[in-house]
Formats: sequence, C-alpha cells, structure tokens
Amino acid sequence: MKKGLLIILSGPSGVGKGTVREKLFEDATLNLAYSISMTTRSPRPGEKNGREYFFVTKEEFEKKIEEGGLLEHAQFVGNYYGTPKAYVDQLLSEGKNVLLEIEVQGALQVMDKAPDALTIFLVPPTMEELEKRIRGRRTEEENIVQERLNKAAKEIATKDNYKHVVVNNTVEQAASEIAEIIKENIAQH
Ligand SMILES: Nc1ncnc2c1ncn2[C@@H]1O[C@H](COP(=O)(O)OP(=O)(O)OP(=O)(O)O)[C@@H](O)[C@H]1O
Ligand SMILES: Nc1nc2c(ncn2[C@@H]2O[C@H](COP(=O)(O)O)[C@@H](O)[C@H]2O)c(=O)[nH]1
Repeated sequence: MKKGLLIILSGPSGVGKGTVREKLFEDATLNLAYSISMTTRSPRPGEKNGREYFFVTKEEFEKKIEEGGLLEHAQFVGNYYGTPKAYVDQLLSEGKNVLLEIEVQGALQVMDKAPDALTIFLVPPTMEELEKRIRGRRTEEENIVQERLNKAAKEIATKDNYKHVVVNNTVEQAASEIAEIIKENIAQH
C-alpha cells in the first residue's frame, strides 16, 4: 500500500489551528488522520485523555524522550509537547494522510527528518485579532495568555520555512485553501 502524506499544520497559539483542522476533517476525501500528541499540560475542562492529548507527567514524558519514542518534542510555555512516533508511522503505512498540529520548534525538527512533509503555517489576519481569539477562548490564565502572545511574533517570523502560508480570516476560507493544497499534494505524492 502507498504510504500516506505527512502534513504539518503550525501557527501561533490561538490562531485557529484546531478549529480549522476540525473543519478539514469533515472532508472524508482528504483521508486524514490526526496525530494525538503527548503533553505535560493539565487537561482543560472537556478534554479527554487519548482524544485531545495523552496527558502525562514530566517523568513519563522524559522517559518517552529517552526511549526515542517521539518524532519531535518541544517545551512551550512551561510544558512539554511531543509527537509519538510509532502511531504516526503506523497511520502512514496504512495509507492515511497524517496531520500534525504542532508549534514551530517541533515543526522545524520534523522538516529536518522528513523534508517531503507538506508544511502549512496558519497566520492571523492581524495581531489584534490573534489576541481577541486567544482571550475569547477563555482557556488560559492571564499570565499564560500573555506568554503565548509574547511568543507569537517570533513564531510568525519563522513562516518562510513552511511550503505554504494561509491566512485564517474565516474558518471556511482557511479550511478550503488548505484542503486544496492537500489535494494537490495527494495527487503528486
Ligand atoms: N477564522 C476564525 N475567526 C474567528 N474566530 C476563530 C477563527 N478560527 C478560530 N477562531 C476562534 O479562535 C479561538 C482559538 O482557536 P483554536 O483553539 O482553534 O486555536 P489554536 O491555534 O488551535 O490554539 P492552540 O495552539 O493554543 O491550541 C477559538 O475560540 C476559535 O473558536
Ligand atoms: N512541538 C509540538 N507542539 C505541539 C504538539 N501538540 C500540540 N502542540 C502545540 O503546542 C501549543 C500549545 O498547545 P495547547 O493545546 O496547550 O494550546 C500549540 O501551538 C499546539 O499546536 C506536539 O506534539 N509537538
């Protein structure tokens, strides 16, 4: 069976990666699978272990790094985040197009290891809109919101490392542009 396409969706916290990803997954023709990450951050209300993330302790995460079980990992605003490698390999070998929704340090690691990966960076229409979105989500304390916003400009400055940059004006427009990019890449894969 033909291996699936590895897809990285990156962008600053609050830009709308998760929201756009959910829209993309409504299109079954894209044959997408989501890579569930591992993190040491605490679950938000409504988040379930094994669905949004595998929520683990710092010790468990560091053991996974030592075992070589992560495709990439990074520290982001005080917590570890990483992509379990075996699951991604399994999905790719089953022919699934695997979407990694990850921050920029991890994305750069995957680009080194898998230069053929399709890489997409999502940007906000304006920095004011980014702030409005992250605050509007009401999931983080003020100090964490501030730290995430402080990182955003530096993260956006890495966007030229990605093969595609998409502005998230509306969820429908961003998802539709990304779906077209994925379809073109599937055809050439
Ligand atoms: N195009 C859009 N227009 C208006 N609001 C949006 C848009 N896209 C996403 N949002 C809203 O912005 C907030 C942040 O979106 P989301 O949680 O998807 O961001 P994210 O990039 O996945 O964040 P993180 O990296 O922190 O996980 C949510 O409340 C979401 O409903
Ligand atoms: N490098 C990685 N970054 C990841 C991974 N999973 C998620 N993320 C990114 O972390 C930030 C914060 O996420 P949040 O859920 O706490 O808001 C965000 O940019 C995610 O996309 C991963 O496995 N590796």
